[in-house]
Amino acid sequence: MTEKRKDYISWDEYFMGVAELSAMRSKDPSTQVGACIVSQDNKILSMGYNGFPKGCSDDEFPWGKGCEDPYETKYFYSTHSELNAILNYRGGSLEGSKLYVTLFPCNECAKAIIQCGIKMIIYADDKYGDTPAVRASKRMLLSAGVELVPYKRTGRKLEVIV
Ligand SMILES: O=c1[nH]c(=O)n([C@H]2C[C@H](O)[C@@H](COP(=O)(O)O)O2)cc1CO
Ligand SMILES: [Zn+2]
Repeated sequence: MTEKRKDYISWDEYFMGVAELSAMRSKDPSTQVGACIVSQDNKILSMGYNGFPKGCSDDEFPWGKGCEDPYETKYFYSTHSELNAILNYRGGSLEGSKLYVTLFPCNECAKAIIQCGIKMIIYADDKYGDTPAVRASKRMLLSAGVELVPYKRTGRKLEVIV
């Protein structure tokens, strides 16, 4: 064996794979989102998925979305994957980093992304792209000079046995 392996995963597959794996930790019955923050030299700095804040039980707080009373829906309580990834980072500055995320960030996450210095977003899905929240998000991110890169799935299936 004198040559290196050829079928190793790319950086993009690696980081989006970590974001996808993080999403698998989400308890949200309808949408699971994962995020992975990476330094400019390709080191993973943080990860996150959508869920309730520490101390707010997954079994006691509501996961519903259709209920008329917003107090009884998940929207008041769930922390988005991107915000969790930002808040999970305890190492200092995220200035100049990249965010791999399975779903395009909303307007609230966009504010945190801009303010913490993330400079590039690589996103896999944009299913809420037509909503005012995501349109407002793109408006802010573009204005702040954050690069928005749609992730091109390679179609490679990664199997992990745990
Ligand atoms: O960027 C996002 N990041 C993120 O983590 N989320 C979370 C919040 C909710 O738990 C879930 C969205 O739920 P639903 O698709 O049922 O409305 O995804 C939602 C967005 C929306 O763009
Ligand atoms: Zn968000």
